[in-house]
Amino acid sequence: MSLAFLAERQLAISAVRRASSLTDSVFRKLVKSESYTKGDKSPVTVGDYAAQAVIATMIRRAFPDDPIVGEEDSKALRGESGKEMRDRIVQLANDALVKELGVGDNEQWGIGPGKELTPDQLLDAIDFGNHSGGPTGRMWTIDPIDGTKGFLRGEQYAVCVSLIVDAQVQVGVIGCPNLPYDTSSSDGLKGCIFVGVRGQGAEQLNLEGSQPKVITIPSFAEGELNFLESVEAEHSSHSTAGRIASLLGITREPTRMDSQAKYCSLARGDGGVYMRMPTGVGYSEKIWDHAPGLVIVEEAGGVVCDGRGEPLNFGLERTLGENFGVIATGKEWHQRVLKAVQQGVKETSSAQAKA
Ligand SMILES: Nc1ncnc2c1ncn2[C@@H]1O[C@H](COP(=O)(O)O)[C@@H](OP(=O)(O)O)[C@H]1O
Ligand SMILES: [Mg+2]
Ligand SMILES: [Mg+2]
Ligand SMILES: [Mg+2]
Repeated sequence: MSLAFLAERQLAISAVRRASSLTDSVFRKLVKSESYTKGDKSPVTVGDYAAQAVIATMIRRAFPDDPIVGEEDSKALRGESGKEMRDRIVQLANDALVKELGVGDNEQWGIGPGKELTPDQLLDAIDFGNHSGGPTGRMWTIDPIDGTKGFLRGEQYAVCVSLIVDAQVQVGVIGCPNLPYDTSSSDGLKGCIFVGVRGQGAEQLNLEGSQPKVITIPSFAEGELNFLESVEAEHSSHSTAGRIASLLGITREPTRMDSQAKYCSLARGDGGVYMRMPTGVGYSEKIWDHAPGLVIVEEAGGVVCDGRGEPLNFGLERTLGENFGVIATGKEWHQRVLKAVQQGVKETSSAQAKA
């Protein structure tokens, strides 16, 4: 295997494995006082904060000069009002950081029993994620729980980490604790990690760190294609996607799931197209919601662009700027899907203008 980004890949897998087992245990024990509604009305839980603290701590230890663009910040956790959540986050993060994952893993990253961090160190680690992004240099992204709404429903969510260098995503690692390891099997085994490294392909392993298995996007014949889309209609227009599906002659129902588990499902052939069409409320997509998924899909042989056919731009600070939705699909369907998207969007907007 090529050695480029080998340490970054290993670090991201170790951090995602630790954070995924943390979020999984939080789900099983989550009580009402452990989630909170942010200023933008979106939910956040002790799991989001603790997972970001773990991943950011590990990145900073291994790569002290690398900035981090993370979704969460520690504001709500400081002071007396944050005490209950803070105490729980400190306990969860330290448990995940001292856990023995495999021979030599703790030693490699300078963590382990006896090296627990103080509450202030962990809050500061969450805030390592305050970098504003930009077009040049190395930076990591962390979305500690992507699809928090799915997480709270007990459905799909993802723990997402990427490394971006000069606005190009080079490494992406995504943990999906609730995703079946193999959808064609009835063994009920859940929990996957997906890895993409630029120029080195895409792989899947399990949460215990099994031998990675190469994944690629298969060929889809007409009639076999289906859409992967958000559960939340406020995140992605279901009606525009429905119109585009009918233009492509797709009769299969869309598979709706939360989080970047959609990119991962596409990368291993569990769906033909990831479709995310804007809802018209002027929302700017965030880089941490797409960077790791993009490199996994591209390395599995797919193409990711916006609804105008433009590449996603990871060099515009914390958001994707003025981009118009996201389409991801295998190479052979890309042009046809893009044409249908453009026609579907035109029809939907002229119908809305008339109404
Ligand atoms: N109005 C909106 N339009 C598009 N995406 C939105 C949105 N509001 C929130 N999101 C993003 O959608 C992500 C979930 O994606 P999906 O719909 O594919 O499950 C959320 O990630 P978090 O759950 O990490 O906050 C959030 O960043
Ligand atoms: Mg969120
Ligand atoms: Mg997200
Ligand atoms: Mg999130």
